[in-house]
Amino acid sequence: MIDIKLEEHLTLLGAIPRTFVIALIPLFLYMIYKWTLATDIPHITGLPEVPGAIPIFGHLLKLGDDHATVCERWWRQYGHSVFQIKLGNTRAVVVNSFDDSRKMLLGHQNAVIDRPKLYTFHGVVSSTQGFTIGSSPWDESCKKKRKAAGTALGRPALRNYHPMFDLESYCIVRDIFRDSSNGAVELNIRPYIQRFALNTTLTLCYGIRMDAVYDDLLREILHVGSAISLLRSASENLQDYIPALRYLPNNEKTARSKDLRDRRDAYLNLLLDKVRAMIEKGTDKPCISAAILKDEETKLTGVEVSSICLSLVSGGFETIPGTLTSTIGSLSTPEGQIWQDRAYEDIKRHYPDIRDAWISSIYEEKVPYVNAILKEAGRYYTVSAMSLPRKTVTEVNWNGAIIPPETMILINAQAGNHDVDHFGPDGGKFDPERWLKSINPPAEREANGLPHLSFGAGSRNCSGQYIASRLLYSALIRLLCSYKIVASEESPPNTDYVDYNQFKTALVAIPRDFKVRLIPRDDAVTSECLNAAELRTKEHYKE
Ligand code: HEM
Repeated sequence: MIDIKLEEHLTLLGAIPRTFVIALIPLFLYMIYKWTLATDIPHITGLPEVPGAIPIFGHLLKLGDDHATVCERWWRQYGHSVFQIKLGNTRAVVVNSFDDSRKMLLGHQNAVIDRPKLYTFHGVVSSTQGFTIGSSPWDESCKKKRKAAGTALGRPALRNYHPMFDLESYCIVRDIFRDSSNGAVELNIRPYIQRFALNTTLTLCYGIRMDAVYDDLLREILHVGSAISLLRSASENLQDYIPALRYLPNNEKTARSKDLRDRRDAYLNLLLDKVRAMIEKGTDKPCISAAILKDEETKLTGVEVSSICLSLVSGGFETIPGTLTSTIGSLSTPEGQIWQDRAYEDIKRHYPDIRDAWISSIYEEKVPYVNAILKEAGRYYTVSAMSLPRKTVTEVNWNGAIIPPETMILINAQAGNHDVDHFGPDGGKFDPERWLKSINPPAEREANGLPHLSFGAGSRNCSGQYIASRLLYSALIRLLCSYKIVASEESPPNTDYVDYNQFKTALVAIPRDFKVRLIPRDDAVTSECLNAAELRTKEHYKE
């Protein structure tokens, strides 16, 4: 009797938890489902969200390889220039139109002064040399680094670099003169411009340059730098937004990041050792790292100095070649011949003697038509299509929707730069003359605020934009003075503002390869300009 009762009792006890467990299963599954949809920042009420986010990935798979173009399409498809998306576990606000980008970057500049930290780039690649300025969160150290970079790259500093502008832009023409047999052989001009851009920042940071276009160290720096730029891309690095992927065995991404980090450390240490050796021999050139190594009134730490040098080197080595190569691509097309002729005429109008144009190009940017070409190239070929990501430090009230602190803000510079509501119906066309108020003679429109989004804007805008502008100008003037540039028939340039870029996942565009024919304008004058530049630079840099 007692045994039967006990059995009944036990069955009853066992039944309750089983029912309970069965009842909990849907709840448990629901919680897992919610967890796979969760983001660092909860849904922002009042701000449209693009439909179709899936668990774990959010919108990452829909964004594919070309985030800027997909977001631009969503803007037009759903009718909202500003919307929220989910990058795995990270909520981001994307800003597309020109006017909204300007409002976010300038109207809320104190709120969007921060940069997000990403696992692969910040945690693995940057663990030894510190973060570049462009990837540093906003703190005291970043403030000091940005200030130091601002001093080294600001307008007043440019006058110290005239000999460097002279030497590096002379070397482009010198080498294409030689390698094209003065115009007889078609050339891919990007490698010459890569050396130009890299030598400039290496000179500023280390007082070192490489003379050969295919120098081993130069190519290693360019190769590693480009590979690292890929590691900052959202589509290449799912592990930044889906943390579970970090723990997969044989994590190829982390191994590759470490390898690139080690290769970068190796050349950065080599460069610094070279500077140390030069200081010892008394042959060092004035440069940022020598000043620090000699402890000339600096309050920066060693890691901060590495970070500044890294920022300058990585700030210019892809952006300048990306912009200038594509500019030359557009100028080399049949339509571009007219722009070249008008630019050449305008150069001659300002400098009837071409030798003066060569020299003046290093210290003033006075030819309106050339300025218009470069402004248009900056806009049209938005080399950093999604700019550099920002993060809010305080709330942003966006038309009533409260974007909380710590939210990632993505400025779709490509979309804003081709916004037909701002630039007119031909916003998708390359047309330098949009920046001129008259064509005959060319006269620039008055600068009226932000011309385009390619250098960003506001509190974290590009520190290098003045030096970038002078570099682009001096190189273009010297090329236009020396050659008529004509696209190759076998390897013509791609001039589509999206498709010209062969790696849409990278942070900075890499134009597809193409070739041009360089038809000499006036051999005798070009030779004279080259000889004079060689003498000037030899005189300046003599040991
Ligand atoms: C055509 C050339 C260039 C383009 C299109 C470009 C574009 C940009 C963009 C879009 C940003 C982010 C701006 C923002 O968040 O608002 C940036 C930041 C930056 N750029 Fe450039 N850049 C160029 C050349 C250079 C050069 C030559 C240097 C240095 C020598 C440089 C150094 C920097 C630095 C240090 C930052 C980080 C600023 C910060 O986060 O505070 N850039 N650049």
